[in-house]
Amino acid sequence: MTGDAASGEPAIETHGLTKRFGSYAAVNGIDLTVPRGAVFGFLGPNGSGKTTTIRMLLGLAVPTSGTVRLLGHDMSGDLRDVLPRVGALVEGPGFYPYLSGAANLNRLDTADRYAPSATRRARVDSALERVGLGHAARKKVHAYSLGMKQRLGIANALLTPRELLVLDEPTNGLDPQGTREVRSLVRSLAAEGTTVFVSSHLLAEIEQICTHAAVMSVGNLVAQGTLDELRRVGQPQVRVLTPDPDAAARVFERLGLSPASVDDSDGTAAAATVTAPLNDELTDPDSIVAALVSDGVRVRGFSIERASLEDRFVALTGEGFDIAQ
Ligand SMILES: Nc1ncnc2c1ncn2[C@@H]1O[C@H](COP(=O)(O)OP(=O)(O)OP(=O)(O)O)[C@@H](O)[C@H]1O
Repeated sequence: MTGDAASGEPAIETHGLTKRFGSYAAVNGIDLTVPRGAVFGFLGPNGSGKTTTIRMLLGLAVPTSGTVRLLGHDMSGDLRDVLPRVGALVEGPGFYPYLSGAANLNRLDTADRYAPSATRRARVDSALERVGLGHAARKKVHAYSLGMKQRLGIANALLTPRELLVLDEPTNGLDPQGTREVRSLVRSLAAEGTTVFVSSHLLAEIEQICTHAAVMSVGNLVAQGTLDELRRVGQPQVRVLTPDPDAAARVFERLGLSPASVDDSDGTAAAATVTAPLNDELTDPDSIVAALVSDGVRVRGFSIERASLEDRFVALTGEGFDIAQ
């Protein structure tokens, strides 16, 4: 920690951040705020602009317009203060397959002009230990599994102490074991106080490791907040199971719960489900049931349901998410 005056500022803050390729806005005026200490999931389907955003955050691509502040520093200014405090894994570093993990990290550390050479050996060893590759330090990288290579990439990002880690799709292409290894590493880094910004197209991943998330859809930031806030945004639905769906729909409409929709798709005609969005005044469930019953509607099931995070994200992006583990 540098303890500078800016440490109260968000770890990442962008305003109107835009990247155009010709007339196409790959990233379209996004305002992103990543609080310190968060594990922040950057979620969106393939091609939604995540990597382009990450490249701008790290100074690897120049924004067409807008601003980026990392750890309280403007990225259009002097990067010497901020870059050493940020570790990144973007599109995987190039490793030499016939060098060992340790030799690869030595090379990469030598190329880092901010890294002190006197402590190199100790830092390489401790980064390898940190990601659970101590035992494989002298093994050639071509003998590493994909999960081990990915952890080596994260070890590279941890060669010097970091306040912020930016990981672009760190579990992409990993088997379940490799995925678990990377997730548990992210959790333990976060537990030590590192802010982690991690992109993914996997909702399950974000739900399992993140405290916060933002959702990208075709270059636009369509939602951000804590996972609880994102879940709450979904409007609750009132649902009744009844053999009298038309009468139930009329009661819903009268109570201002509209539009009511009837789903009798199971075709048994024994009962249908009628749903409607619960209105803002939060009609009390008891009075809805009482109104149904007093109109002679036979109520066989009643519930108030919130959209799942998955429903929310599908609604926001207009696309299905891969929910594989
Ligand atoms: N250098 C470039 N020139 C032209 N178009 C680009 C360039 N880089 C990215 N794009 C386009 O910008 C859009 C966003 O790409 P980006 O890689 O940022 O998305 P992503 O969300 O990271 O997706 P993925 O997970 O597939 O990498 C895509 O339509 C892509 O084709």
